[in-house]
Amino acid sequence: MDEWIQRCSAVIRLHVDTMNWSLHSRWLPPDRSQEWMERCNREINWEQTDVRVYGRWHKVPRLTAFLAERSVTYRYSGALHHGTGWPQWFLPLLETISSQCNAPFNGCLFNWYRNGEDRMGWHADDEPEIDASFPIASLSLGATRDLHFRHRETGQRHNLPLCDGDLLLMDPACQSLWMHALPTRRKITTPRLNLTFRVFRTND
Ligand SMILES: O=C(O)CCC(=O)C(=O)O
Ligand SMILES: [Fe+2]
Repeated sequence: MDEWIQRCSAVIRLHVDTMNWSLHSRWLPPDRSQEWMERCNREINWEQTDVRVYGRWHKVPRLTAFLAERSVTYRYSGALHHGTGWPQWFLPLLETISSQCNAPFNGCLFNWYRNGEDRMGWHADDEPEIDASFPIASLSLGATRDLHFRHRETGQRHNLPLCDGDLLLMDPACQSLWMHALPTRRKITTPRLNLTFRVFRTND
């Protein structure tokens, strides 16, 4: 077994019961995370899609991409995305994360935040295409950015700084009970890449 996979399984899992997520700090060591960030930057066909907010069209304030099995279709940021199959170069990361999380991930959404101006607004990943019996795994690479959580009913808030190599597991209740957002951080000048691995319902 690869040495870094062994290290992952040894990582302490910090689980906070009253929140619906758990964080594996520095799950990926810096040399691996830099390699994956460079590989994704190079191999992926990045897009800046348009989204309609209150009747007006805007550019999404980040770059995005979607990789998935062919059986998957997913509507996000106002457009329908079809899986075209996993590229070979991505399989080692996909397989490690799937076995670590014990989930049959069949799609991954990529968000590239070019600097601290790029952001993501309040939302939950609760679209009907997502199979809510599995967690969503979120891997962060590059610059540290804050992920904010807000409880839908109590308004309780948490700030979770996500560092290079961190693996965040969002339990299904994280989407039904909480909203999350990634606010701007104007002093940050370096990029951050986030990958969210998801299980989608398919017709197969
Ligand atoms: O960049 C992040 O950490 C958040 C990404 C996210 O919420 C999403 O892809 O749905
Ligand atoms: Fe999200």
